[in-house]
Formats: sequence, structure tokens, C-alpha cells
Amino acid sequence: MFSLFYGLWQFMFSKLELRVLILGIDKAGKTTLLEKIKSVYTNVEGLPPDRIVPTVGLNIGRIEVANRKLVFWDLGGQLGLRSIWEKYYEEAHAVVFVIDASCPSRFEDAKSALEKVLRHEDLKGAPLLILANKQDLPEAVSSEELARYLDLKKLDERVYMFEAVSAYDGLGIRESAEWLVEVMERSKRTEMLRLRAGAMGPGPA
Ligand SMILES: Nc1nc2c(ncn2[C@@H]2O[C@H](COP(=O)(O)OP(=O)(O)OP(=O)(O)O)[C@@H](O)[C@H]2O)c(=O)[nH]1
Ligand SMILES: [Mg+2]
Repeated sequence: MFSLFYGLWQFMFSKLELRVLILGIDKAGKTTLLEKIKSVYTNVEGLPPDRIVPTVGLNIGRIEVANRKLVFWDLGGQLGLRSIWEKYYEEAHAVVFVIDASCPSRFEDAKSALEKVLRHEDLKGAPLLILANKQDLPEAVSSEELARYLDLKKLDERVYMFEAVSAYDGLGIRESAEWLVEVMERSKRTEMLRLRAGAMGPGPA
């Protein structure tokens, strides 16, 4: 009996939650951004920036945007940890790729990490939001400049957007979250993930 309810619960949950993977090289500001998103969308104040340490495991953030349940998975971006990213690709509805827009010396590293993400089969059709973070810093480049610099090939086949944000002052956070919900709702990938969850359905009692 328990397994029937558990299976049903899992089934319903997998249908309702939209999973967003937050990727990017180390120090891009992924975790700070996730904490800011939590502050903006929940009553719970996220961790302040001075209490955030480099990520080694996985941080999870659950919020609700426009009546949709979103689950963010924030992974560590240090070189030795990037091989873990692909374990999460298959289940993700969308990807947020965060870049420190104030640090051009690391754009090359960010670009090749992002290109590798985009090449992966398990992320086929996943909408992509590229964030030019740290806009509160005067040296930060705009999202247009960043887009020109990255000059990503094959992006046109994918639903994507560049957005200027600041995990410190919250610039662009609501626009980003709302765009994500909108594109995930319409994406073929979401449909595919729902069908797959449905096909697996609740197991035998
Ligand atoms: N000025 C400014 N600094 C930021 C912003 N976002 C993050 N930072 C700072 O950038 C540094 C790295 O932030 P994290 O959130 O730990 O970066 P991360 O991408 O999660 O790094 P890893 O977990 O190592 O992959 C910290 O010192 C943050 O305070 C921002 O919007 N503006
Ligand atoms: Mg982190």
C-alpha cells in the first residue's frame, strides 16, 4: 500500500516540478544567485554573500513562480567538479549558465565549459538562460557584449536568452525566473520529460 502511494506521489511530483540546473565555472556567483532567488520568491531570507562558501556538493532551492514549482540544482564549478555536472543533465528541464561579467580573463574558460554543456546529448532541447552576473560592479560587461564575446555556434537551434543580473542587488532576477517558467512550459523537452515520468508511472503495489 505504501509503495502505491509513494509511487503515485512520486509520479505527481515529477509532473509538477520543473528542474533547473545552475551551471558555470567557479566564482561565477551561482550559489549567491540561488540564495538571492530564494530571498526574492520565498519568505525565508537566503544566506548572505559573506556566509557562502565554494560549492562541493549540491545546493537545492525550491521556489514557486507563477504557480509553477521550480527546483534549482546548483553545482560546484571548480575544474575538478565539472565532470559531475552531466549526472544531472538527463532530468533537467532547463539550464542556467552563470558568468562573472566583471572578469574577462575567465571568459574563455566559461565559453569552453558552456560549449561542452551544449554539446551533450542528454541536454538536447533544454532551454538555456545565460546570465551576465555581477552587474553591480562598474567593470561588468553588458549581456550584449558578453554574447558577442562568447560568439556561440549552434545556439539558434535552442531556445535561449542572455540576461544581465546581479546576485547582490537582485537586478534581472524576476525577469530571469519568469522567462524560465514561460519557456519550460512550452518546451518539447518538458513534454518529453512528462511523458517519460508518466510512462514509468507508479510501480506495482
Ligand atoms: N559584486 C558581486 N559579487 C558577487 C555576485 N555574485 C557573487 N559574487 C561574489 O562572487 C564570489 C563567488 O560567489 P559564489 O556564489 O560562491 O560562486 P559560485 O559560482 O557558486 O562558485 P562555486 O561554488 O565555486 O562554483 C563570492 O565572493 C560572491 O560574494 C554579484 O552579483 N556581485
Ligand atoms: Mg557555489
